[in-house]
Amino acid sequence: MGTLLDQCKRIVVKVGSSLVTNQGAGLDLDALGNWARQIAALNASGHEVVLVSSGAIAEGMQRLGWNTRPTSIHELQAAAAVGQMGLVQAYESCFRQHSLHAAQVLLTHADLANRERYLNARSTLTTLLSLRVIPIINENDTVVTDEIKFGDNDTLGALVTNLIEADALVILTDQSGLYTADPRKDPSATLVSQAQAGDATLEQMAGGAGSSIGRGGMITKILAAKRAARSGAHTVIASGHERDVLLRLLKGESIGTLLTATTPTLVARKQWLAGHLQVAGKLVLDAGAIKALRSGGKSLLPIGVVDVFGEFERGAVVACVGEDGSDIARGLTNYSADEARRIARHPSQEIETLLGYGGDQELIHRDNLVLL
Ligand SMILES: Nc1ncnc2c1ncn2[C@@H]1O[C@H](COP(=O)(O)OP(=O)(O)O)[C@@H](O)[C@H]1O
Ligand SMILES: N[C@@H](CCC(=O)OP(=O)(O)O)C(=O)O
Repeated sequence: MGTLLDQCKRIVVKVGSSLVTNQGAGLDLDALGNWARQIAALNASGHEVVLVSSGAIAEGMQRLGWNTRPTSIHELQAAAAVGQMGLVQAYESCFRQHSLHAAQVLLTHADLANRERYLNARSTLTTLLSLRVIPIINENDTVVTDEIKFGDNDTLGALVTNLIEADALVILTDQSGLYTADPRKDPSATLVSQAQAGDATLEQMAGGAGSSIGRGGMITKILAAKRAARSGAHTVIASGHERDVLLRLLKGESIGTLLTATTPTLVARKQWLAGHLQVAGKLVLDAGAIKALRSGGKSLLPIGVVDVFGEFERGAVVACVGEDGSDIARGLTNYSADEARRIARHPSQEIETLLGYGGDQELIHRDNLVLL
């Protein structure tokens, strides 16, 4: 039996900093060449592959002669800008050997959080794929600060998986997969070969980054698998040094850790809503509204909203929470924060009188709402 990956056509491959830069010693051109060869072969057999590559900061530090990772955000951004040059030059020449074009795509959190930019990023990537070009994605480190960062490329890889509705996310790292504990610290740890994405026990096994080169460690990979599963994608965590790892995985061989998605695929807009890291505001729902959303598949009406937090405009993504603060849903609001405050707790028939103009009956329509 295959591992489910033999059914996958569109995949996102994420490679970590320590792999790309030989544990920080400089770009590992052999490794890059190996992945490019495999991706080219997959491309030739009709697969669509997007590469999310880390390594800009590690490579930039190496080029600038810095032995220790700077703590200042501006120095990190400077290192990323220097290192990104090296990364894309290397990928460009590796893919050219297989007569393929590569494209650099730098994304920020804001690009995926804004509905219009999200749709633009999505169409650019799908257009590149239809042209058989290999998109190489990294976070746009130059323009991001801590509050608006993805922070790690595992998360970025998962969001890109949701964005383009990929069938699988393959995270290549410096370990053979997820172990029952960090193998750098616990030599008795054993490899987990398969589990369900989102299984909470996995989060206890996963630790932070094992070296000073990588950022997220295993925990961000486990959370990335959970996020990727929301759009129905399976995740594999495997070693980037394993011979022909991508080719073998897509033939159905079991390598590393397979984290399977069980949730049915959500429609694209709903994925976008669920994948939002930052929301523009918050609506507090009463118990009746929560029940209507959860068991009735209903829209959110103003009568069920008891409180409104934040400042937002019509069309913004807002969080819907219970009175105890629990996450219920996310959705695109039909009313601004000011309007929502005025119509909250009121029946929809009163909207026109309260606002002086008529509008949608629902505060959030069920088509624009995703339960968490
Ligand atoms: N349960 C675990 N299984 C495997 N690796 C783990 C685990 N917990 C923590 N780690 C650490 O996570 C590291 C990989 O994460 P990271 O350094 O961020 O890599 P990358 O640059 O590939 O994203 C491993 O080298 C390992 O030390
Ligand atoms: N944008 C950063 C990404 C850092 C990062 O997430 O690293 P990793 O944990 O190795 O995937 C860079 O290219 O250095």
